Amino acid sequence: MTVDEPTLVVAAVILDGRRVLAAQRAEPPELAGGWEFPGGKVDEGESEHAALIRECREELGVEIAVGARVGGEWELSAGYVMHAYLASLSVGEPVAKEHLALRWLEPEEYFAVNWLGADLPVMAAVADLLAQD
Ligand SMILES: Nc1nc2c([nH]c(=O)n2[C@H]2C[C@H](O)[C@@H](COP(=O)(O)OP(=O)(O)OP(=O)(O)O)O2)c(=O)[nH]1
Repeated sequence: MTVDEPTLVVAAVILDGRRVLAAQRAEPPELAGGWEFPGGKVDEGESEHAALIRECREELGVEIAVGARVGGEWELSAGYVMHAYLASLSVGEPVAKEHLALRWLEPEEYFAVNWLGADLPVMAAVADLLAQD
């Protein structure tokens, strides 16, 4: 019996000091309106770093520098897992090309948006990391 590998999604936790960039999904209908970290599926043969850079270009129109991984495997819906990475902007200001909206969250706002189920624990892990700095 073969077991299918889960589809890998990478997400960028873009920081500006202690501010965190959150993006509001436009689709599909069951996720629209929820907030997430920019990113997407890793293509066949593509590295996780390359996928993060490509997705941030496509979705936000920016170049990023990818930093440390946050946690391990974050479970999404069946068949999907997510790897999250800290990142910073190297060129440009984010524009919502595919999202409904973008928000820079100050520390007191980290939990003020309606994070998707998988993203809430990632935000909590990032909040812990940033509180230690
Ligand atoms: N990008 C992203 N996707 C997330 C997060 N949390 C979460 O549950 N997801 C889910 C939503 C989607 O079902 C899946 C990623 O799909 P996506 O639509 O962002 O990926 P993609 O850009 O490669 O999509 P596609 O156009 O090829 O379908 O993971 C998150 O923080 N970032």
